[in-house]
Amino acid sequence: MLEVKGIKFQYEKGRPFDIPDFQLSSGEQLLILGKSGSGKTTILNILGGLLKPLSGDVRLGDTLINQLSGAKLDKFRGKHIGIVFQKPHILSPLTVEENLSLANFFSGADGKRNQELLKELGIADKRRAKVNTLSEGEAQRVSIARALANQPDLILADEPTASLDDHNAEIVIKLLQDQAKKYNAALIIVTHDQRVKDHIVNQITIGALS
Ligand SMILES: Nc1ncnc2c1ncn2[C@@H]1O[C@H](COP(=O)(O)OP(=O)(O)OP(=O)(O)O)[C@@H](O)[C@H]1O
Repeated sequence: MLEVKGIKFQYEKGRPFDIPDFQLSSGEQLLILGKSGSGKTTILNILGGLLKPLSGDVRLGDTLINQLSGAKLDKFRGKHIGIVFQKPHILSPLTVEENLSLANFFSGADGKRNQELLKELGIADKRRAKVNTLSEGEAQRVSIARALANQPDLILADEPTASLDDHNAEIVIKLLQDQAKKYNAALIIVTHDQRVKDHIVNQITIGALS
């Protein structure tokens, strides 16, 4: 379902990144490990079509993401890829519900699942709360809900547990795994958080070329 092949990437004046080839089927999970600065966010952004590789292909289903651009890419991403960013990209002055509706709007989805999703993530009682009144753990769950709102085929999570205590980190990992399983989505988590290591057997480690 997801195939990553021959990816080369380098920021202007930066060093080249060593990005291994890999494949992932629907419902499979992958952990990408690497120390700080090794390029984890970079690779996630390439997989999500937010950065263009210099060469190589990222294929999701029948679509080569790296060959899409502009509105087509935005629409494809909105429909098929859910990204949980390292720092929650949720709009703080809006309510939890409004943040999900916005995600639905951008991809043309109907939002029928929103209420159920909030329930599953344990934040249904906060649906009318403004995001800037939530705790960090709750805000992280809203950002997960937003990433999952359109039932993506591929879920990408960038350090989703970085700012969470052990208990909440465990909850967030389980939520991501349960949701991915429920909707048969592929799940990729990038992290340097050792606590996540025991939860996903399929792992690759990346490092920058020197
Ligand atoms: N826009 C950019 N322009 C130039 N260099 C960048 C840019 N973004 C990141 N880098 C550099 O690329 C390298 C990899 O960054 P990246 O954020 O992908 O690492 P990471 O593994 O996610 O790190 P962390 O675990 O600390 O979040 C770093 O050396 C960083 O300074």
